[in-house]
Amino acid sequence: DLGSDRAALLALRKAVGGRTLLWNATQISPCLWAGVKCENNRVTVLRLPGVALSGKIPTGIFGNLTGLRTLSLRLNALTGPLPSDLVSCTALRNLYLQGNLFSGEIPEILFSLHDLVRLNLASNNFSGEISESFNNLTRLRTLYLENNKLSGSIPALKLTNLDQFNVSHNLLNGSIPAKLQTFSSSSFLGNSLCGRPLDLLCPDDSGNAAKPPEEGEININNNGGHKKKLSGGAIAGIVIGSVLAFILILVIFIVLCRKKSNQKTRAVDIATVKHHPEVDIPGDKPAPEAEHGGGGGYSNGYSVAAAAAAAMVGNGKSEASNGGSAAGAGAKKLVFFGNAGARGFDLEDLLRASAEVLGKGTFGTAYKAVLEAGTVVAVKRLKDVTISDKEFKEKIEVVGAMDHENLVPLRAYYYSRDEKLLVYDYMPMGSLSALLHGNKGAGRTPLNWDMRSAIALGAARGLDYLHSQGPNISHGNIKSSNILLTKSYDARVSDFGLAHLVGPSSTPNRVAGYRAPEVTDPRKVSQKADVYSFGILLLELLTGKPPTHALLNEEGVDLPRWVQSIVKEEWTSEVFDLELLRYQNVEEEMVQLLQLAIDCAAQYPDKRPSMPEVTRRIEELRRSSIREYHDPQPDISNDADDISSRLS
Ligand SMILES: Nc1ncnc2c1ncn2[C@@H]1O[C@H](COP(=O)(O)OP(=O)(O)OP(=O)(O)O)[C@@H](O)[C@H]1O
Repeated sequence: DLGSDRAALLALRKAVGGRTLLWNATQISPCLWAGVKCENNRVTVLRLPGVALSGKIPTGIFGNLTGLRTLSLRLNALTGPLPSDLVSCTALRNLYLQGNLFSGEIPEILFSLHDLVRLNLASNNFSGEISESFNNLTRLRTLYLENNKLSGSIPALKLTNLDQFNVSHNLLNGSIPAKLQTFSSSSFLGNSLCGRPLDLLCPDDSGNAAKPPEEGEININNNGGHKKKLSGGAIAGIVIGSVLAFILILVIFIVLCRKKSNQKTRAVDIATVKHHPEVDIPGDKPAPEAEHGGGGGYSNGYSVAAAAAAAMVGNGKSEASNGGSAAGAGAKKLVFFGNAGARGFDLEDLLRASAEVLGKGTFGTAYKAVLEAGTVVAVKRLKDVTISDKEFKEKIEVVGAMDHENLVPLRAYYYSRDEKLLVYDYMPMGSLSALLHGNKGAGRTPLNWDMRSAIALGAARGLDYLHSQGPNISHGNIKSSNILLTKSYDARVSDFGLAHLVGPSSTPNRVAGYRAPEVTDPRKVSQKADVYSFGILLLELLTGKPPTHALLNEEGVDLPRWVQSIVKEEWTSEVFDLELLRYQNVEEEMVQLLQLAIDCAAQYPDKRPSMPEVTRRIEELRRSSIREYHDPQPDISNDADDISSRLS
């Protein structure tokens, strides 16, 4: 009970508190002490980072603190082995002991703490081997063991939830187990390890590398008796080979440079297609080469303009038209929507624009086109348009008439037998998909909660507007790569109406994770099916996981079922994106949005809310909170551990 918790804390202070002024013992309730948090009359959180605790923790303390879920004693000067009665803290989820002087082996008792999610023992003096028993900790997501004196090889860890791992700067050797090769090299540096992701290849298993190196041989890998050597002859071969390769590359480079300077003097309207770095993410691969609608083989140096121009030349016409509805059937014109004066460019400009591939989608390839006047537009070349000319125009007129601040406006279209182009406003910050799952490396601004909930609201309003245009109007392809962002990260829904334009051969595969269970024909969409897809999008925003995530595939479930299984086990905070757990005071909002996402992704269409209700609920949850954000905490854990109970 709380009394024995209190006594244990005082014993801890006495043993390792030194001269640190911890806690006012005249206060009866330890729950008011700094670094202590309670729930149901038990101490559940003890956080004493960097308060100059020193010495050895005796047994008889943690044996009483059995309600602990989070223990952080990082950045102190604690010594000796870990106390063995830590074994009694079976509710422990987060254990942060980094930056102390703990020594001895990592005790076996840790491996019976099955609920551990975050374990940080980095920067201590732990020695001995890394036990295979770590595999008992099946919930483990963080395992930091760097900067210790751990030796031996890394066991084959099969921890499927592990997303943070580091064993760098120890005395480890041998090969890196396959399952851990997805972590970056910085997780393994400062050891004698080999194999991916390190540059050092492991010796093969042929067994011929066991003898000690002879004179004239260089031992390139000291790996548990398996040694691979290079003879002097081999080294000479490598050196000569490298020099020859270098000369070859130099020659190719010079030839290419010459070719490029020749090209510059040619016509300006053939722009080289470049990759757009932002869209280069798994499952969302841009196509460097554009495929074309009909006939003409456009060789290298490709642009939208070239494509359109070729199609136009084929038709012997090149003209721009003004009035949207004035486009007669069969006329090969760029047709604008809305205010003609606001568009600021015409077909001629588009033809001269240089283009860059943004990505290849279900309906064709998207390009960024920079017009000579500096206007930037996104052009989509549709493929597989099987409906008739008249039907296409009718449908695209409906799309062009949509006007809302959370929709990507369709400015114009071009229609000919061989070529169908759609011209949109260009969205400079790319797609939500790229933002969430793209480059996770350094220099990336994490999407904080405020941005995510604002994006959710913007997207909801855009979709709500679409649905308000008529009971039969739906988007049909809601997913994170179709939520685009303006310069100020306002969300805009794109690609609406296209699902009705293309043939069944364009059935989007990638969309599977977003598709409602009742939608068997991807063109037969409904507003309730949109709501389902929107629910998946919300789950993606909250979990940081795309619905096609490898983990989900491995477990053979979809994103909503995965989330539900965790929520049922009262592990709600486990579902949230690590990046989000850095922000305090927003758990309540996150939980509310999670509840909404689960409601939207209900299996039966009738159970799903309508878009006006979805919008209202997001507006409310954003309004209800004090919009205040703190700096991310160094501990990634927070107290969002047990918020499942708040889910109805
Ligand atoms: N208006 C735009 N402004 C900026 N980038 C865009 C624009 N339209 C599309 N993109 C980018 O181009 C990429 C490809 O878009 P596209 O819509 O062709 O395919 P998709 O969204 O991946 O799939 P689908 O065709 O199934 O919707 C997107 O990921 C997006 O980043």
